[in-house]
Amino acid sequence: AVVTKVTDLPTRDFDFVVVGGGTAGLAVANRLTENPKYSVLVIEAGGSNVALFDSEVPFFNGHLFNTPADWNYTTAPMAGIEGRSVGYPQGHILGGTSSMNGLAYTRGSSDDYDRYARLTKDEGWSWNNLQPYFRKNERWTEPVDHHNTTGEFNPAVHGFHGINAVSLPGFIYSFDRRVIQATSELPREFPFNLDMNSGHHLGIGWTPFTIDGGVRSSSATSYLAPQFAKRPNLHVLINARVTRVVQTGTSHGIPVFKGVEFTEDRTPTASRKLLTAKKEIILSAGVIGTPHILQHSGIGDSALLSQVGVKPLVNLPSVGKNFTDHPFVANTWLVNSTDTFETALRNETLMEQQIKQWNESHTGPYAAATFATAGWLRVPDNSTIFQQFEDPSAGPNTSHFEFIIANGKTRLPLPPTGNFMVIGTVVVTPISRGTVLINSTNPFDPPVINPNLLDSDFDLFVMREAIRSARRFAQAPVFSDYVISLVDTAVTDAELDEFIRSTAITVSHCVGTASMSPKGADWGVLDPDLRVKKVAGLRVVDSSAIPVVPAAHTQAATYVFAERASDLIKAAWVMA
Ligand SMILES: Cc1cc2nc3c(=O)[nH]c(=O)nc-3n(C[C@H](O)[C@H](O)[C@H](O)COP(=O)(O)OP(=O)(O)OC[C@H]3O[C@@H](n4cnc5c(N)ncnc54)[C@H](O)[C@@H]3O)c2cc1C
Repeated sequence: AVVTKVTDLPTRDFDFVVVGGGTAGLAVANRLTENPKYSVLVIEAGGSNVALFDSEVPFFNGHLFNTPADWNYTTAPMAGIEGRSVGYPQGHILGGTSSMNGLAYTRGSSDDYDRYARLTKDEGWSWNNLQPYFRKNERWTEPVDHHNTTGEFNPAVHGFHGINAVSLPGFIYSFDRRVIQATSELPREFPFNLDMNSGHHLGIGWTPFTIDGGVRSSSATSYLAPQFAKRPNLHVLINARVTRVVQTGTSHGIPVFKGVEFTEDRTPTASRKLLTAKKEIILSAGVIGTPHILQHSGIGDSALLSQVGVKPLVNLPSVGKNFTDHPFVANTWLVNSTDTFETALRNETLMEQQIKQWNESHTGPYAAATFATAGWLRVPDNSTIFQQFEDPSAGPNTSHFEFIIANGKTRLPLPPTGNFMVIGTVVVTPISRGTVLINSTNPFDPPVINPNLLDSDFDLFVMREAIRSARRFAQAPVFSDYVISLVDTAVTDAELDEFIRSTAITVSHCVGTASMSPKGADWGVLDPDLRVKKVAGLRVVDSSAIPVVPAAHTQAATYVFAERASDLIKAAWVMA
């Protein structure tokens, strides 16, 4: 059951305590409690997702930013984007970021996962070996408009019996059909891809989304659906914030961390409570929360922790490093259609009608996310940049950049007039790396978050080429009677660099702050079975464990990591 006070928990004895009821945390809690002998407590800082309109309505996915459902982080100033700080949303709600993200469900390329296997020396992380876990996560579902999806995906590569609903867009604009037509007009540079989740993601095609009958499918609505939440061995405490994990002993000379310190009161002076897990603590607090908790617990770069005033207990210099994210630039064209997002967003009466439609039947424009098609593309192999940088993509079938192709603007405030087409260009194999580091002894202070976007000239080069590629795409014949003009004026390298650096933001596909590495490696934070190195009783299962960002939006990879992690944990305790 989900409870809001620790006094409402029927017991204090749990085999596993999961810190963070987010994307990965609820998946692990679900899978572990499939075994009625294991009891699990999830501790989540945020509140309930239930009946939260802005979480449920797919089109309103940005509406939870800067609300109590968001941690409301801001980044440090980043040199690569002219010293700007940008907002850094992260879910502070049951379901975590899956309760407020953009809902796109993209796996990345098979190369991405094969690289995880190579990098960790654990074949279990390879694309082929993870296939059962992709299928355990995914429950492929009809879109809510019941349109004929033949030719829009390949059923052979999907899971139909998993837990988390995934569907093609349930509301399609004529613009989206133009995008697909452009792929047949310019097939050399922009081939149609029947299914971007097949492992071969290059090309342009329909994007799947975590939407179930016109309503968001999050880890909270799926892995914590009522039939699971009522399991007598699954307990979820919300509105409780974990401040540290605590050493409870030593085993064979190794510190054991099975204690978890938390508070139900958000004031810094609040009294702290302590619980001890019988088997393991699983940190699933996300790419910011996990390194934040580890460092406050004395697990991190000892020199840095001493400087800050936190007593170092375990020296793991990689904690909070290797922070990797995808930079995003919006490219805008004025179009001669009124059938774009701006029309309803500027017209209260129309918007009310569309909301009414969604309320009554979960159909209409708000039943779909804010884009329907995407592209995954590479810069040419003979690009001069490869004389300076080794190709950071996971392999020749992996994109360097993405197009997020949208039927207009959704970010408010809108310009007063005009209808638009927007292609978001995203560098999906960035070389830049940032950090998430604490700078105070108070666990209520946010860490210093620096994704270090566009630090590397490689990333800047790819972004320039992505923008030029998007402009070539917009010249497909199908857009000739549609596009009026390109709004952005930058042309030369220098002008584009200025445009990029002054407008780039994050698309929040961040990973890597508690990265896996091979067993025995002198870098990384986790062994390939996701146990924290140099300690016992503690694992990390969330996006922070992913060592290299996939060329994809990151929720599918996060779910798949959680699915496999659950089996690894079960196997460890069956053997024990
Ligand atoms: C705005 C935005 C849009 C995105 N859009 C997409 C998209 O369209 N498609 C996609 O694939 N990916 C998208 N992503 C990325 C994707 O959602 C994340 O990669 C994924 O959800 C991360 O899962 P996680 O389990 O690592 O962390 P989370 O889901 O964030 O879970 C962490 C949980 O831990 C809790 N927590 C943290 N600290 C503590 C603490 N001290 N005590 C207790 N609880 C704590 C948090 O409140 C949260 O519930 C988006 C991300 C953002 C921010």
